[in-house]
Amino acid sequence: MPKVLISDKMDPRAAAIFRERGIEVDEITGKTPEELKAIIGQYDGLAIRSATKVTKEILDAAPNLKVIGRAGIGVDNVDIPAASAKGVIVMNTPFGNSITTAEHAIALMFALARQLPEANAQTQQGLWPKNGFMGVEVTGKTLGLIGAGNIGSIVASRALGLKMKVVAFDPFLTPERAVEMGVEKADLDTLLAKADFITLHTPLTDQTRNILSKENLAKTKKGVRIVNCARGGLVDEAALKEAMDSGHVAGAALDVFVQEPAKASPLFGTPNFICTPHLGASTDEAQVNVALQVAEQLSDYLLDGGITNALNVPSLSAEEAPKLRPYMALAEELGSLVGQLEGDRIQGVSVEVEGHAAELNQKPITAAVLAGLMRVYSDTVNMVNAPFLAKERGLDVREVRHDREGDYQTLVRVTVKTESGDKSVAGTLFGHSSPRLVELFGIKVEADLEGHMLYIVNQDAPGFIGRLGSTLGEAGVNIGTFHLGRRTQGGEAVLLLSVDGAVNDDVLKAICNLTGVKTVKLLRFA
Ligand SMILES: NC(=O)C1=CN([C@@H]2O[C@H](COP(=O)(O)OP(=O)(O)OC[C@H]3O[C@@H](n4cnc5c(N)ncnc54)[C@H](O)[C@@H]3O)[C@@H](O)[C@H]2O)C=CC1
Ligand SMILES: O=C(O)CCC(=O)C(=O)O
Repeated sequence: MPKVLISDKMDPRAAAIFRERGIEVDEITGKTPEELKAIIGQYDGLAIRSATKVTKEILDAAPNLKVIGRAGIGVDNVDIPAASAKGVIVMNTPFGNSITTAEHAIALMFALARQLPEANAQTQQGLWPKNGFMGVEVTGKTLGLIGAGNIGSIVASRALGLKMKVVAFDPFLTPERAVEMGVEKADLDTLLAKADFITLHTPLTDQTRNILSKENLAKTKKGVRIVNCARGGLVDEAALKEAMDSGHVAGAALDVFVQEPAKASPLFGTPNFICTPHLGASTDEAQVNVALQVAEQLSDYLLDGGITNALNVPSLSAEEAPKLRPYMALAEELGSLVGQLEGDRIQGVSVEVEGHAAELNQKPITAAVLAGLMRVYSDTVNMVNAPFLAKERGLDVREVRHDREGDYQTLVRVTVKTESGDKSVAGTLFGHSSPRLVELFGIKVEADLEGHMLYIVNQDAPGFIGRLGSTLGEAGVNIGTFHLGRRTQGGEAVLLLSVDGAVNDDVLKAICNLTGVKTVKLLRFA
């Protein structure tokens, strides 16, 4: 039974789902990194929000971990490259808290426009400061939206409902989508010059870090009000403090900080500065949404192999997973075969699908080929880390989907590029479920790839099979299955034999010494 750890505060419905689906679950929150390292080794899945930092050190201490689920959007608390290298899938829940976060941005915008927190505080102190708080309307004002993805587009729709004009900067926003959203697509400088309010809705990346830098803040309209409900680090906090002190920026609201928890900041106490402790996603509705989603997604993966909202591996729905599973087994075997036969000589890989296979999601098939191929180098390779390892090795990976009807109802072909030319293996599914090799380097051969196998290339000649049988028999090696193919009569022939157990070097040498033998290799399949 898989075991999951929930290491951040999460709606109790997440744990209930895990239990209902037959997964053992522990809810242990507030652990230090050292404490987490001490316990993480027993878990197959980890469900987190933003407090748990999944570093390389934590991953190194988690040999059984297969999947990390973030109940939320941002995954900057997970070292994704380290997770990928370890073969651990990282998933998030990209939509569950977007409305809530967009509403928080709008709430902060109103709070800035009417100075609500300070007005509230002074009123409750008994000061009745009726003349101290002159606000501004948002109607007719321009909202500058930096980042027009899920949350940004919800903020835009709410702002349009409030009769604001919306100008959006997002390099990935198409003109058609901008029209659909009812916003003006602009470059950053235009947005900075036009906006009365600016809200940020991008992830923190090398491109977005300090997107509101000292220089860019200087390009904003005097009296601008700024809301950051996305990630700390998008706004240069020191530069913001200066711009507020000088009166250039009329107000700023931050839900997120470079350093969290933000227990001290030069911005604290600045007039017209408002902040909340990363509350963007904190509503009952959002927390139920993300908890349910993360628990379902982790359970789907751990129980059925379904992959939803993964950030480091192609998605695979729980419906697709059973259809794809036999293809992935076939693909992995073909990858393993070429990997074992060609190894370091491989410079590129092409994965072709035709027939029924061409109707399926090809990405997992390709990932499985690469997993089989790269396993020659490491036992810990799986579908998640194989594409990254292949890239690291400089392998050029291509995918081809054929509409044509071939000799087989379904076929997966793996062709590797080597210095001595392209080499291709192909396989099909028998009875829709059993992987079978049908072609090996241009020679028709039918074989199930399993256990220990001997691969022999020889010159087709009478008596060879007898001599080979005797050699193996004398060495006490029992032959399980025997598959033979040849290019032409008397030409190059290929033999694939399954043998009951490993074959030692002396036996391999003895086979090598048989007349007509060109190549002998011991192969191992799962
Ligand atoms: N405060 C909170 O509690 C919460 C914060 N967030 C944060 O909000 C942010 C936005 O989330 P979503 O809208 O769901 O993400 P999303 O991925 O749907 O949208 C992000 C948008 O940013 C755009 N973008 C990327 N690089 C850019 C650049 N250099 N300049 C301008 N735009 C750029 C992308 O094209 C995309 O459209 C994320 O950082 C997320 O972590 C999300 C939920 C809660
Ligand atoms: O889980 C939370 O409270 C934070 C949510 C968040 O920042 C996100 O989903 O990106």
